[in-house]
Amino acid sequence: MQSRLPTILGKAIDDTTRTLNEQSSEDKIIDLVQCIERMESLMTDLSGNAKLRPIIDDNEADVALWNKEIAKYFQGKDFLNAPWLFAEAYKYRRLRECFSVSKFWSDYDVFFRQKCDTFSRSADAVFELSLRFAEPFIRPSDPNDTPDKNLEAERLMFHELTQVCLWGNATDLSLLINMTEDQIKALQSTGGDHLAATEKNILGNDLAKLWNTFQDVRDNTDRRIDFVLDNAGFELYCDMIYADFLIQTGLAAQVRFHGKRYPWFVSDVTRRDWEWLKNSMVYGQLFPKANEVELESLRRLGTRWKQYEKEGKWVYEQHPYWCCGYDYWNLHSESPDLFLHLSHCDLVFFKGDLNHRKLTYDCAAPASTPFEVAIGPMASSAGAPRVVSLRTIKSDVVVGLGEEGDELVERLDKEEPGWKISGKYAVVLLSEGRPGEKVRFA
Ligand SMILES: O=P(O)(O)OC[C@@]1(O)O[C@H](CO)[C@@H](O)[C@@H]1O
Repeated sequence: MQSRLPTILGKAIDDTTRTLNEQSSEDKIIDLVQCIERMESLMTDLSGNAKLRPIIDDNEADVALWNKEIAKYFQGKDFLNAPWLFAEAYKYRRLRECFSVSKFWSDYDVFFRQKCDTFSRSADAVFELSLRFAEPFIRPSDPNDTPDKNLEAERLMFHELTQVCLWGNATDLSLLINMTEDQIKALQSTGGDHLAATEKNILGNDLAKLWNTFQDVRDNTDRRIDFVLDNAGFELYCDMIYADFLIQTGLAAQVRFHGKRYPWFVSDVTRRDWEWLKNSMVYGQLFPKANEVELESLRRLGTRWKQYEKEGKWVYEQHPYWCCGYDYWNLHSESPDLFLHLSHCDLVFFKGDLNHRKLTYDCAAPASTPFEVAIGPMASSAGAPRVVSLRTIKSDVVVGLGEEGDELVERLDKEEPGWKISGKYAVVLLSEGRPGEKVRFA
């Protein structure tokens, strides 16, 4: 906390200074200098461990939500004695404030350059996936194949792509990027040894249950699947590959993607990142070393995804609640409209570590704690949607590992110090919720 937040802010100041040096209009320059001055004063607050003050009224939709929470729970708290998760979120809100009050720079994203970079540096994995999935997925149509066999082919693909979506969240992305030719082949083989190898690192694994749930909702006409997104660039690309498969197979009729309204925890997806990715795939020149076949596969994918959006099969949303200090135990009470909205979908994927921490109240619960218990009202409230957490483990909270979970964690603590922050391990956890029940508020 003490070094991480100032380091991130320092880089944000550097980025803004770089932009400042590229400007020619005096009005814009003066306005941006003031943004930098506000960031510097935030830096002073951070390094001096100042008390958390209310957010100023900058016309953002979440001002009241933030200030209510600060007044109710964090009066007199500072950056170090407020809970880590809240203080970190608060820093991103204060950073937002530095720009939201400006005249010309209210949409400026200090992390945009970094986010674009992660995608352009992932060329191998990007093309590995695009070459494979540019062609629409069709179930094998051998006349001798029984429907069961075809469904099994789809199940294996589902299993694999859920893992692609999961491991897209790994910090170093090494599972996809640093692969040898043989490993890539293994990844391509549905149900091959490689899948088995990565799957053993999924410590709480509801993949099979998840497939059954998709079969249960298969006959619903809406078949709406939501993704509460995490990181932009490569992870978002993996999410889209997966969502594309869900649409093509009919497992989803509509996918709604929930992103952030403004720059958040460095790499989270904003609407600009969402647009950037699709447009760069279709029109961009990010990969100078790629050959024409590779580039064409990327263009085809991007074109298809843009078409989904035009047809309303994919929808991007940005509710203010995703950028507030509350966790998801409070979503039902603090954001009834969002809870109601989510209750109408068939299943919500929450991507990544931060979402997982918010789902589980960031609580030090024993690893054997069932996921449904750990997420509280998001599972137990009437009308709660089915929830899936797809998360590579990068922080302390670990739940849903089953009866042997506590011993497993004890053993890993001894044998692999740092296993909880390495991103090597993961969870795929499903809560059945209480779908279909009437949502009620106190
Ligand atoms: O959400 P992600 O991208 O998987 O992980 C984000 C992260 O780096 O930032 C969070 C907040 O500090 C941590 O929980 C986690 O380590």
